Amino acid sequence: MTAFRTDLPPEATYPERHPDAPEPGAELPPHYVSCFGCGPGQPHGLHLRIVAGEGLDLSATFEVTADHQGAPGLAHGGLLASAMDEILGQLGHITRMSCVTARLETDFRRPVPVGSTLCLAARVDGVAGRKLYASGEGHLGAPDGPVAVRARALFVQVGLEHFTTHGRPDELDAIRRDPSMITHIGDYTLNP
Ligand SMILES: CCCCCCCCCCCCCCCC(=O)SCCNC(=O)CCNC(=O)[C@H](O)C(C)(C)COP(=O)(O)OP(=O)(O)OC[C@H]1O[C@@H](n2cnc3c(N)ncnc32)[C@H](O)[C@@H]1OP(=O)(O)O
Repeated sequence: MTAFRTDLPPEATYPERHPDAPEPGAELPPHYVSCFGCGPGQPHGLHLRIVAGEGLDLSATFEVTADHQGAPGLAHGGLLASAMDEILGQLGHITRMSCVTARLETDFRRPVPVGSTLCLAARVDGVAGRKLYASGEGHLGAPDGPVAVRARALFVQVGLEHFTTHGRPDELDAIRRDPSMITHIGDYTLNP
């Protein structure tokens, strides 16, 4: 049997919902104003609005427009993967882990027409040290609609230095001038 690199390792545990996690039903703040997935200041972005669930889970809706096409009238698979990456990555808000995607596996089960609403759901499957395992689906038309896309992912927790070391100076300087451009996840502060 094939072992996938996003399979939960035996040492994984199921974490508690963090006391500082957003309240169930609350919309998550965008983690960065210019993020392609969630940033309100990103004109080319997906503008996902992500809502916290009761447990270690999130939901969102993705309105598929003509800007998201691959084939005529159909969503581009890479954009659907991006939407899944975003909602899965935002699970760090619930566990208060600042994570980046190490691996993302995506199954495309049905074509997604332009004009559809894709109802996204994501959940934490387990945590092992710095590694957070997550999975999710995109349902066509309604939260219980047919599954069009499934994803599993491994995120790795990183510190602030990941962003300050690798990010382009122009954007980092803009954040230093206006720290409200990012929402902190976890306990790091922006004072490099
Ligand atoms: C100025 C401030 C702004 C702040 C703003 C806030 C932002 C807060 C984010 C919000 C959410 C964003 C939502 C979108 C999420 C993205 O899209 S993030 C962007 C895409 N991802 C990236 O750019 C990550 C690029 N990769 C890397 O930087 C590094 O490879 C990583 C992932 C940090 C890991 O490197 P590392 O820290 O050196 O750790 P490493 O020892 O290599 O790996 C740790 C463990 O993970 C395992 N692992 C690593 N990669 C893999 C893999 N591909 N497959 C299987 N296992 C793996 C390793 O085997 C290891 O396992 P153990 O030995 O511990 O058992």
